[in-house]
Amino acid sequence: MQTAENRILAINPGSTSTKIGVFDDEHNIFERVIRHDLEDIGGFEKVMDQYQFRKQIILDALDFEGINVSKLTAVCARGGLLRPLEGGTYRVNEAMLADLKAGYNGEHASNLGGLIAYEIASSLHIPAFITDPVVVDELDPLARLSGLPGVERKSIFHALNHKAIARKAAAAKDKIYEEANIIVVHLGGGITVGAHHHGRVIDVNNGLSGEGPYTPERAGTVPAGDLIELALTGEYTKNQLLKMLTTKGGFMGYLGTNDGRLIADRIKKGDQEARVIFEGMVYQTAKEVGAMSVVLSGEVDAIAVTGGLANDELFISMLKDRVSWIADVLVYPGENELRALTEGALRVMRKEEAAKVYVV
Ligand SMILES: Nc1ncnc2c1ncn2[C@@H]1O[C@H](COP(=O)(O)OP(=O)(O)O)[C@@H](O)[C@H]1O
Ligand SMILES: CCCC(=O)OP(=O)(O)O
Repeated sequence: MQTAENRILAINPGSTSTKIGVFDDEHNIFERVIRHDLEDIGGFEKVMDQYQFRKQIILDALDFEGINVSKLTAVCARGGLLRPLEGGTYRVNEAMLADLKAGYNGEHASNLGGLIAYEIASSLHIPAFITDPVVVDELDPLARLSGLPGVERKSIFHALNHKAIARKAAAAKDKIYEEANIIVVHLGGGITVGAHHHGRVIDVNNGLSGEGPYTPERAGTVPAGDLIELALTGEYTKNQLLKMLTTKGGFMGYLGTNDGRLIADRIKKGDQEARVIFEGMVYQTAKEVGAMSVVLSGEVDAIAVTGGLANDELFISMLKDRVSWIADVLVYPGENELRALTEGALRVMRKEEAAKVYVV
């Protein structure tokens, strides 16, 4: 058997999970999804406080599987809330580490990706990369306007998986990505709905704090005036308010769990409250799809639905009922992020492209 030139460790810290994979070149030799419930991570005040916990579960999983980390040639992670940048693979550098630690654009588990990748890679004297981080920014100028001078809309979304899935959906419609119009719906811990126009994500809801549908743990768009009233009661710190929007909204806020599988079980057992909240999430997601169809002037080749909740048949059938008049709905459950990360690292390791440099 031919030996691999590269062994890549791919790390994807999500809000409700940590996913890791090891690839010998393109061949996946190990993959694990570690799901986090409230007991695991609810006690951490800040996302950055989860650093040791998340790093250790990765190292333990590799150890348990008997993966020889000394054979790794690079580590690649889903990167975090950096400054807005163009897509591609970036080598983790000092400037990036500083912005990830500070949470330059906010707090999210993906901030841990570059940091953990860097620590593991440095101990092995190999490079650490991030690919297509959540701040890839291709917004059209019109999409940046919020309506309030001084407040600009931001591009914060599941860029890595959006791009991979949009390419697949375009191919399924016999088009190349750069010539297709695709609406991608990523149903993760956050939900992002993006308008992909000829290879660029020209509009997308900010998936972190305050735009779009509510999600397994995020509030999505909240009436602004009421939010100001709440913030000014003096009952909450800034950090508590941000946590409310990012981890205590949606399923978590209404039903006490961010686990879509538990809610699906409750619905099957006849829990009416769970059904209404679930349907509300579908309703808001469908509204966002409608908005993006207008962004694309109604010329939509396909609606591609992906992420963990895309495994849920009820969610998909309710969503199809509301949006399939716009375009065909193609479903890609889960996500392809570990492979996409690996491919990003391989392109650089093989010198097919140069690693981009993060500058501030
Ligand atoms: N098979 C499934 N059926 C229903 N819900 C699921 C399934 N798998 C994952 N989910 C739910 O989908 C949501 C997002 O999961 P995932 O995409 O893995 O999130 P993240 O990567 O953001 O941590 C979670 O609420 C999770 O419980
Ligand atoms: C911050 C945007 C990406 C996102 O929401 O990721 P998760 O679904 O993993 O939280």
